[in-house]
Amino acid sequence: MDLKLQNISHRYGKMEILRDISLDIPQGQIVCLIGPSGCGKSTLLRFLGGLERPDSGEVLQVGRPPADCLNPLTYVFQHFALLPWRTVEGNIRLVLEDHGLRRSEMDAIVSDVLERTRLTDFRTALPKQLSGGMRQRVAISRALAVRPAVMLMDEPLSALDSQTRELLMDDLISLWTRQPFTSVYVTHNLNEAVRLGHRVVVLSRRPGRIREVVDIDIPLAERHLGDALLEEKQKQLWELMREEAMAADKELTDV
Ligand SMILES: Nc1ncnc2c1ncn2[C@@H]1O[C@H](COP(=O)(O)OP(=O)(O)OP(=O)(O)O)[C@@H](O)[C@H]1O
Repeated sequence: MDLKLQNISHRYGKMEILRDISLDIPQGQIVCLIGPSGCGKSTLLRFLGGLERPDSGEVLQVGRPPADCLNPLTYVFQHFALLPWRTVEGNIRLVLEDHGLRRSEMDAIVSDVLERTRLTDFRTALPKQLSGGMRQRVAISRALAVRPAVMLMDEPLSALDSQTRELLMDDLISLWTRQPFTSVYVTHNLNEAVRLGHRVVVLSRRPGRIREVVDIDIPLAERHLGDALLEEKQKQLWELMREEAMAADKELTDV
């Protein structure tokens, strides 16, 4: 299933947030959204997930979600939102309840996602016994368990220290390489965007408009820390972001 944004515009009260955003999110790709603070990235993600509706424009789902999909659009947030009294396995089971699955089906899904996120040995641990990186792996595992058509990820690694972030990026790359998933991934971190994005969408300062779409054709598994081509892409993104950030800063000081 592809997602399509068509001419999305939105205001909150008098404040214009997004202006005429059109964008395709093709199945099997990770599309990163970057842009200055307050330009409407999270708002766009909420529109994609159907949590809110834009004033104008449309979010279209093109094609069908996978046959075994339990929840087509699933979020992963910066804060992991795990239930502290449930084990790792219990937190994953939570999203599978009320779908009428047989016990054996549920067990198979839980084992599969635990294995894919390398959490099998922590099945019975409670969230408080886990590091931040592992808690976020549980949250990713829980998102994968419903076999979403699209994962909507809002700064999923930003609460983690830089080493843990590197490890989680490697995890996401190997997860995608083994079984490609579709994601819209909001981040402030340009390194994350060039490591994970097949396509990076740069939004302008508020009202957010599409400033540029940068495609990165290097296969995810071949993107390594310090890679010259990636550094070049990151520099290109920074130039675009810097112009927007400087203009936003100037607007504020002119007020
Ligand atoms: N429900 C709401 N009601 C009123 N204003 C809102 C609402 N949600 C967001 N805003 C405002 O809309 C603007 C865009 O917010 P949004 O969180 O989408 O931006 P963002 O690009 O994700 O920001 P950041 O990078 O800082 O997370 C901000 O000025 C925010 O204060």
